[in-house]
Amino acid sequence: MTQPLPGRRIAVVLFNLGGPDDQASVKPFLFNLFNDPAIIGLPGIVRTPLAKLISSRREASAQANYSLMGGGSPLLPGTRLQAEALEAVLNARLAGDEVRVFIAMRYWRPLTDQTAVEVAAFAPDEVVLLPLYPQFSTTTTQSSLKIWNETYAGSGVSRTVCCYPRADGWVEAQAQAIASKLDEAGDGPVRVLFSAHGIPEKLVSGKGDPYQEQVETTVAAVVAAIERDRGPIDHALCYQSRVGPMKWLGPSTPEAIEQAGRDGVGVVITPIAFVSEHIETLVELDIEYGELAHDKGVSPYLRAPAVGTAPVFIEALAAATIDALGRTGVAPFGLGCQTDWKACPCRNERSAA
Ligand SMILES: C=CC1=C(C)c2cc3[nH]c(cc4nc(cc5[nH]c(cc1n2)c(C)c5CCC(=O)O)C(CCC(=O)O)=C4C)c(C)c3C=C
Ligand SMILES: [Fe+2]
Ligand SMILES: [Fe+2]
Repeated sequence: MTQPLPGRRIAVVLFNLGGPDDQASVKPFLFNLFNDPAIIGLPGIVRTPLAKLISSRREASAQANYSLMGGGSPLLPGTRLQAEALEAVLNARLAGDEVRVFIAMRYWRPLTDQTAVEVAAFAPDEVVLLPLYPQFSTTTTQSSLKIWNETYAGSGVSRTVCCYPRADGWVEAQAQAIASKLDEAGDGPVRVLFSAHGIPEKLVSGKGDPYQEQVETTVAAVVAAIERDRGPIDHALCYQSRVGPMKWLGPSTPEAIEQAGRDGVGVVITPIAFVSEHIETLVELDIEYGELAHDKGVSPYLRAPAVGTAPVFIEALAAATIDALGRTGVAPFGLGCQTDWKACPCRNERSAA
């Protein structure tokens, strides 16, 4: 009689930025962020003192913003809910295997090196690296994967999901969230503003960072999904959260809100590069830009929620994981993104369509 094959031990590692859990951790979190060469591309001898200076200078204003959300960032609790939902779906789909979903944050706890030790202790046969950034950027996905590769010393064949700018469930979750806000907005003229976290323009023009291109891919796919059901919509892409003196991608979200005021249209704004709620949605989009919209006479001003644990989005993450597990040998998809992401299939997806 043949024995049943023992199930695989599969570790899925979710990557995100991390956020301070209380007021005391705001400054060290900011220091970690500005000390990342992917964020400030200067040699350590200059970058580290600069990171100390910037984190000291930003501490009080950042603490005030985090105190509007109860003192710390809701990013980790939100990510835990996503991890639990994904683990349940994957264990149901991959019956016989044991799937554990871990969280690795880049700038605050649970930090990536700590998670790497926990994943190693799980002794996986397979490891799937799954960034919670739908669009690849050197500042986010590449930075997280670099630390992971430097610190993970455990078992298992590793595969990477580099990005999923137009994955079905991700696009569908966005389209559903926006459509329900458009219903709430009523019959007056309304513009959908897709607001993505900005990055310095130089990263795109100089380093060829694919983030802007992938954000545009997401926007085009979400617009197509909404228009399929409702007909043409007025929409624009803009970039929020500018930091520092450099030129960032534009137009900025405040500029786009002011333009909506001049054009006499209401706004449904949606975070198009975030998958969960945190300071950039709850404070920047809701409070700061909400006040700006009010001042500029933009009414209504409605914000679509981040996709969070929307079942279609969790399905998209599960599908990406299962797809990655099905790749054999050295997966060109993931490895391409870690070493030469310009050659990655995700970049060719759009031109192939
Ligand atoms: C798509 C995701 C993100 C990109 C791209 C990104 C680039 C980027 N960010 C900064 C500086 C800051 N980001 C901050 C918070 C923050 N950023 C992201 C995501 C992306 N960042 C998230 C999810 C968060 C929220 C974390 C949380 O607290 O929950 C902050 C801290 C807040 C503040 O002081 O404004 C800074 C600073 C740069 C410089 C950059 C690209 C170069
Ligand atoms: Fe950021
Ligand atoms: Fe890729």
